[in-house]
Amino acid sequence: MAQSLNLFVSTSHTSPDLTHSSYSKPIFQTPFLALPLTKPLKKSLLIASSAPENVAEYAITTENGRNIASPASSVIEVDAVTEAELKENGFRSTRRTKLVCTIGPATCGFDELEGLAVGGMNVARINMCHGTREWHKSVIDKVRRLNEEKGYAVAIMMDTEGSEIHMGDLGGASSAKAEDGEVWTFSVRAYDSPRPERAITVNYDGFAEDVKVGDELLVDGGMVRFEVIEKIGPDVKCLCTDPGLLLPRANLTFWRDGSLVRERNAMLPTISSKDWLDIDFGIAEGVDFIAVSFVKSAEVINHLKSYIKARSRDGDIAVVAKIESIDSLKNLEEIIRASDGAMVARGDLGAQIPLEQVPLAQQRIVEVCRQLNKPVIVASQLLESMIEYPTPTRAEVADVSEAVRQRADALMLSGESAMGQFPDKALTVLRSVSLRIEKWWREEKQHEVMDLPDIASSFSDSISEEICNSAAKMANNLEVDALFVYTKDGHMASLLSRSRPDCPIFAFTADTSVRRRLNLQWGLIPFRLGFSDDMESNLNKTFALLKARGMIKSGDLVIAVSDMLQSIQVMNVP
Ligand SMILES: Nc1ncnc2c1ncn2[C@@H]1O[C@H](COP(=O)(O)OP(=O)(O)OP(=O)(O)O)[C@@H](O)[C@H]1O
Ligand SMILES: CC(=O)C(=O)O
Ligand SMILES: [K+]
Ligand SMILES: [Mg+2]
Repeated sequence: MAQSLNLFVSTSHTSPDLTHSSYSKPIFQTPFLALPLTKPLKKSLLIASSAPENVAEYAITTENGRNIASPASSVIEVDAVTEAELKENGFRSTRRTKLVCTIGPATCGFDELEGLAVGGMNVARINMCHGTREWHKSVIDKVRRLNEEKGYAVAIMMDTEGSEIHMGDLGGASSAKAEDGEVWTFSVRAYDSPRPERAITVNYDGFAEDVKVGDELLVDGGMVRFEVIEKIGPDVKCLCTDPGLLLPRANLTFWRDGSLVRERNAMLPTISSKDWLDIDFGIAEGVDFIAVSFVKSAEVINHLKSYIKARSRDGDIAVVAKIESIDSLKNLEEIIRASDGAMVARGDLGAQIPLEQVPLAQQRIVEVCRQLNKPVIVASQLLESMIEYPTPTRAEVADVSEAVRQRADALMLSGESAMGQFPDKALTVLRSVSLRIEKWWREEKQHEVMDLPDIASSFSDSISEEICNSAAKMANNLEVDALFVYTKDGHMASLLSRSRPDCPIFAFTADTSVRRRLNLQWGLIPFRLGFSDDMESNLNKTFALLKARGMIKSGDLVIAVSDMLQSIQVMNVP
């Protein structure tokens, strides 16, 4: 196994016949303290000077004229918004915190989706609780078309419905108002539209059997409250005690003597038969993430992962565990270990545990994910008031800042982008709050100091982990402009992200789906690039391509690592 740790610096010069040619020479080789080597400088790449604006036409050859990269493989792809940001602001100020937007009626049009992509949406989420299969397909198609035609790299996350108890869809109405003292009927009957007044369908057959007179019925974790006053066959009569707006398919929980009633509930499968059909649909459509609602144990995640592995065309759809139940908190570590990421789904979580415990649960989930190297999304009600108003409350801004300060990988909009009046403004708030906190870290040199436990399961993985931890630390100490990582499966990129370094991480991968999945991880700027096992040529090729696009410039200090050659290289862009 080649496990040398090479530290390189590079110098550059120009000669009349070349646009750039760069030389790299190692200054250290393992062991670390070896003296600089005086190896002769090696010319590595010649880059033709024509057509700098058209990267595809670049001819990349070695000194002896042999082509090492076909024009196609010399193309580098990066998200169009990121590219503009890199050019305008320089890469130290690119946003590290990723943004997820739930797509709904307010944002399912092509132009609206483009508005979100321009505003920095990294992942579009479709919630299988709402909308038809055709609707979801049309959203996926539009996002893919945006990516292809306009150069974005928006990933798609499908969120399963799960089989918790919820209301029906209100016969097409966008909401219904429940007033104090009104009596409403909750029933397993499927009402024809128009829905009778003050009648709500419940999706769970055992509902009327399970509730008792005197129980408290909470809609969406307490947004509206009812008391059960009478049971008549399948109909349960409830008195509204806390008025509010009922939203289609809102989640229902019932409480008895101050605790959540969940015996029967616990028998419901995490993945219902409808969910399996949705998952088949997601696999067929090649979504990038499947978020599993109401996960109770690692078992269901393992089951889903092997199901996907057996069916998915190009293997990998990342499975995100939604932490939104008491059971998921109990089994947190094993669930996160089994998953490819997690979501702090505060909406339902706040209906299952006392509200004042939600912030601590959030902190713990974010921390465990970081330690186990899994991306984590903080979700729900971040900017809830922006569903109706164009500016957030001060408390909401504080909540968003707190999630950013916890260095969560991603923040998510739900109703704000799905059916709110100001989706773009809400996204702008997430973006500007993230940027402000991140800038403050850099201004105040607030390095992250979290102790990261060893997580590698093999010696080779341990080396990767040590390399990434060291490279991130070096990047902070040397105040480098960027970390570069060349990665086949994204693992080394995620290890760098885990250290939350000060500088951005340029992650190069040849695989389009790996690139889209890296979109969810803190600080990573994913690029698609074909590369070889020869790091020197990879670096020179990357420098040339990025310089031609104005994304880096001569003199920028870069640390590069790769999962082919386990090494750390420090160099100035020639
Ligand atoms: N595809 C859709 N069609 C219609 N309305 C939608 C759609 N997606 C979301 N919404 C609306 O936006 C609101 C917030 O979306 P969100 O995805 O957070 O759903 P939710 O119902 O709160 O459930 P979950 O717990 O699964 O997140 C929903 O309550 C619904 O009113
Ligand atoms: C996102 C989600 O499912 C929740 O907050 O409940
Ligand atoms: K859901
Ligand atoms: Mg939920």
